[in-house]
Amino acid sequence: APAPPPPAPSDVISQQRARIDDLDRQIIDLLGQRKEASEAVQRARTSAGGGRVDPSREQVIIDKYRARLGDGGAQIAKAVLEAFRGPAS
Ligand SMILES: O=C(O)C(=O)C[C@]1(C(=O)O)C=C[C@@H](O)C=C1
Repeated sequence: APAPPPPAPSDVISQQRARIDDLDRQIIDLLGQRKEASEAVQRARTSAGGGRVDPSREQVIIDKYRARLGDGGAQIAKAVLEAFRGPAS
């Protein structure tokens, strides 16, 4: 049987954009949850006399993102960590 015709580019674009919108909604929700957890750890550590930042923990996280997503993943991890870090203390 002949191969079915490929989908029209305009259909690919609208379908994949709908998928991207759904994924972004989930990512934003997960980042909100991650922010809460990160702030709770930072509060606990600073209230116990520690600092805001734990460089060795950050490196483990950055390496995980890089293993799955390459250098772009490492950039994302660094951006997330910096964005959710509280003010320097
Ligand atoms: O795991 C910690 O110790 C945290 O404070 C959380 C977190 C993070 O957002 O993942 C934030 C700041 C630290 O530098 C390391 C990691």
